[in-house]
Amino acid sequence: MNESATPRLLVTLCTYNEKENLEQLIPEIHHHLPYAAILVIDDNSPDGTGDYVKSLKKTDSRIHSIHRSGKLGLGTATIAGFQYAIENHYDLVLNLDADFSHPPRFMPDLVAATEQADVAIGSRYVPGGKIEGWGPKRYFMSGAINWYARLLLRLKSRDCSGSFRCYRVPKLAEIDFKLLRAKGYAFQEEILYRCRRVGCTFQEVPFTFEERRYGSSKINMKEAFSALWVMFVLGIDNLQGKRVKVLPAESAK
Ligand SMILES: Nc1nc2c(ncn2[C@@H]2O[C@H](COP(=O)(O)OP(=O)(O)O[C@H]3O[C@H](CO)[C@@H](O)[C@H](O)[C@@H]3O)[C@@H](O)[C@H]2O)c(=O)[nH]1
Repeated sequence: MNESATPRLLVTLCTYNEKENLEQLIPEIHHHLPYAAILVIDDNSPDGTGDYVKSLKKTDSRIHSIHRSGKLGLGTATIAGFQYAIENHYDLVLNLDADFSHPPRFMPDLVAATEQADVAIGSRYVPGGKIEGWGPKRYFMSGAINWYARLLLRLKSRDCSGSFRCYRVPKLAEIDFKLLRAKGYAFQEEILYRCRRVGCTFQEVPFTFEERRYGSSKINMKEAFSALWVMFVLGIDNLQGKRVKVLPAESAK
């Protein structure tokens, strides 16, 4: 990345039924990062999110979109965004949920952190980070998933399961995406694991996670169990030291 110039930044939003959120979210992203391009990866949302984005593109040259045929999973949608960033030579790609759980006001902090590290992780679990609007069950589930991911994949980050992150694109380009096993929600943990394997450095940046404004979460029991299984298989891979030698750099804190 050219350190002195403004980086070429792509903000990615994976969407499935997020039209109501996008109507407010896109102007907020423009407000906080006016120089960033925005890529929406929509999976033929029944609520018309895809058509809404197509209409925005007619008058806003900063907006781009990928329209897939049906709900193909959060992991593969995020990879489609990464591939777009690589093919179009962006310096940074910043992903956030399209429902305001990752408030756009924290995006500049993530971008700034990539001056010190290859991956800036929006974190609910470092000092200064917090969660608003969760009951005890969701706290427990998130804590358990993070404990499980850290144990099996030997990840050092406190927050391994959120998708609010900014990556240096040239480092992402070193990852062989064909190796990825997670199609859905375990993607967040697996991509950290793959980043570590190509020698990425990491920095956690505190933010306040807020409950989504409109609509509902798309996770279900099948997706949750599939995520646990994928991490278990990756943990076995890790133990066996398969595929690529693990490089030592884990944290640039
Ligand atoms: N294109 C596409 N987008 C999807 C899909 N599934 C979910 N999304 C989008 O991905 C974002 C997150 O999905 P949610 O369903 O709202 O996630 P959540 O349950 O609130 O999960 C949160 O925690 C997870 C684990 O901690 C995180 O992985 C996730 O990013 C989010 O922070 C939303 O913008 C949603 O529209 C899909 O199959 N395809």
